[in-house]
Amino acid sequence: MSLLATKDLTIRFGGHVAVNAVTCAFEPGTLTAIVGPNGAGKTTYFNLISGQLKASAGQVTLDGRDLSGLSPSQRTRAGLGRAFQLTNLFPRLSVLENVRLAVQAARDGAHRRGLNLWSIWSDHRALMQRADEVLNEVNMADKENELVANLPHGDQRKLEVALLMALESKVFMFDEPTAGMNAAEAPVILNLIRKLKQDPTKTILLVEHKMDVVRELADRIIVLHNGTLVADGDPATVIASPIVQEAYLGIAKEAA
Ligand SMILES: Nc1ncnc2c1ncn2[C@@H]1O[C@H](COP(=O)(O)OP(=O)(O)OP(=O)(O)O)[C@@H](O)[C@H]1O
Repeated sequence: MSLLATKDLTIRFGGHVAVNAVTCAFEPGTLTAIVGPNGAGKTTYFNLISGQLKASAGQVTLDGRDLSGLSPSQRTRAGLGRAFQLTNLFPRLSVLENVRLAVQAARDGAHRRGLNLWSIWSDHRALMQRADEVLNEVNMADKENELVANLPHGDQRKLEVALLMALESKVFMFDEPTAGMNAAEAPVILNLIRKLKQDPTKTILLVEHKMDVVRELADRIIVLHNGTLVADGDPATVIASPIVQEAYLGIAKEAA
């Protein structure tokens, strides 16, 4: 079971402390929503976890392993999957080829067993089988031969999640997953997150402003304010807590 944790995670930009000694652990089988007003540090916290930003102090660990010195791609390989970075897709390859490459990356070790033709053939079959499985899971099997560059925006985002699944990510991070999506695309991504949530081995983090989405999906909410963790608990309790009601009038109004 993989446990993602941050310990005293901090980043300063000049004199401004954007994330301030955040200590928190995220359990598999749990979707945690991270909420807070604009500028609270939510995206910066994500960037520190995924490695896009280097912490001024503190640690990020996965299963006890300190990831702090690793680059974003090394963290991806360690199991941290951040969706919608737009860097994961190969636009000139087909949907199936993209997924197959991700499955292959996840199973790298198995492909280095030497020049045994049978093992190469059976590995190839297993790869293709797993790629088909992933495409079925995200309902994209009918698009497997399409060039990624030609896919509509919503499908490209869906494919990014498929790649994280193919990479066997342990942690899925979504930063406002439906932002910029049209009315038809948003439910498709939310359905995918609902589906991921059913897997008890996956840890899901969601930064989301839309409180209806948070209320429906979150098992737990943490609240950041000025970079500090100010509330943490089950959604009903956190939404009703005085700190959220008082400090986040916008949230409190919507939640009412
Ligand atoms: N690279 C940077 N350099 C300087 N300041 C930064 C940088 N990145 C973020 N900040 C500052 O850190 C603070 C937190 O920003 P962040 O984007 O993490 O907030 P947020 O909670 O995600 O906000 P929003 O809900 O508006 O997306 C803000 O004051 C922001 O201006």
